[in-house]
Amino acid sequence: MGVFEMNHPLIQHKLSYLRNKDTDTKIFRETLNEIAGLMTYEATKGLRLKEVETETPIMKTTTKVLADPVAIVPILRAGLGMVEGMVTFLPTARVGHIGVYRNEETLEPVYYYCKLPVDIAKSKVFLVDPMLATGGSANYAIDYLKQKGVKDISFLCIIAAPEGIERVQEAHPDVDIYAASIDEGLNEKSYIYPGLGDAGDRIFGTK
Ligand SMILES: O=P(O)(O)OC[C@H]1O[C@H](OP(=O)(O)OP(=O)(O)O)[C@H](O)[C@@H]1O
Ligand SMILES: O=c1cc[nH]c(=O)[nH]1
Ligand SMILES: [Mg+2]
Repeated sequence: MGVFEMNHPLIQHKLSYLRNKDTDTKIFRETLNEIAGLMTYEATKGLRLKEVETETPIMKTTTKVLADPVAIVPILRAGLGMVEGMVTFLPTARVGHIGVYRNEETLEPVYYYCKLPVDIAKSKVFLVDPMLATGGSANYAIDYLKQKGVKDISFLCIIAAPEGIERVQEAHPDVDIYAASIDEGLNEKSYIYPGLGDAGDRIFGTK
């Protein structure tokens, strides 16, 4: 269990586009999904395999396939911006949704929606949200999933603040955290700096 900052040159190069305030919605969306895809490759290294019998055009043999069901669960809205990139590498993954937003005054997570795959408790779950700031939203979603019986959760984000990492690790030491960058901290409005601004607004063009 731990925290993994993904320093791969391709991820860092693409992250530079996300941070740039002049990057338009189209490029922002595309780049976010590309980074999510690259992160998926790395974050799935530990998935368990099982052997199955397969017949090639030449002979019978054994091959390896994923042993456990996999689910991707974006935290709405911004987490949606990572899903397409992830299913490119996990085409059989089911996708659940948890709707949680951060009250901008109290900074408390506000729950508004959830729909999860029926076999979620047996699944390896990749919980995804581009931003881990105070950690309130991530902790809420992890608590929620654990209440539904989920045992194996990894959290994937693009940018994490040290404060958020600490809070999630304290509450959920069993959850691995993967981030493209661990930034410097939170500003007076609890936005991550240098960060990339409000991820949801940048993905959906709402500001
Ligand atoms: O770690 P926290 O302090 O909880 O902040 C992070 C949360 O804030 C953002 O969502 P937001 O509330 O802006 O909702 P949105 O995705 O609908 O824009 C972000 O996408 C995270 O979910
Ligand atoms: O920097 C931040 C903090 C919370 N939510 C965002 O979208 N960005
Ligand atoms: Mg937002």
